[in-house]
Amino acid sequence: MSRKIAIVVWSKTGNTRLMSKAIKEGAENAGASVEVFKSYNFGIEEAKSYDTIALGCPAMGAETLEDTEFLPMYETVKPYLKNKKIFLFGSYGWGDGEWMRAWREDAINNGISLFREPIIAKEKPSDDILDKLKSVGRELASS
Ligand SMILES: Cc1cc2nc3c(=O)[nH]c(=O)nc-3n(C[C@H](O)[C@H](O)[C@H](O)COP(=O)(O)O)c2cc1C
Repeated sequence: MSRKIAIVVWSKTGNTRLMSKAIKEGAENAGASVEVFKSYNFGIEEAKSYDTIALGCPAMGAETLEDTEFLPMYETVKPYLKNKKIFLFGSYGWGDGEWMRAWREDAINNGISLFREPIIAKEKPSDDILDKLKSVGRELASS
């Protein structure tokens, strides 16, 4: 049976969404079945039913995750993300990626083992980053 992958993404201006599309493409090309969720459609039941989950959110607020939809979803499902293949990604603007360092640390402190280091893009992802994300998609698809 092909691997089932969930990609949960919040994106205001489309940059993080472009990143999610590259992951999806890579994973589907490697034979996985991929479902993309907006953050408000992803809850505990969905988290329980996927063992491979990519989470994408840009830097918002002051170096934080978006806090009306994405952060509440993440806090709700966080206890259910242990012992799974988890990948974090997102786009940022004027900062230096601090939001992702904080997110990564929070995940690790909560017992979530990240399948590989997060990938971040400054504003619109470059072709190089999109290629890396396609490779991640392929890696996520393989067991
Ligand atoms: C309200 C708001 C807050 C933001 N806060 C940050 C920030 O703290 N640090 C940063 O590097 N970029 C920040 N940005 C820039 C976005 O992270 C950046 O434009 C990103 O590419 C948006 O991703 P998206 O197209 O997926 O929505 C902020 C943008 C907005 C609209």
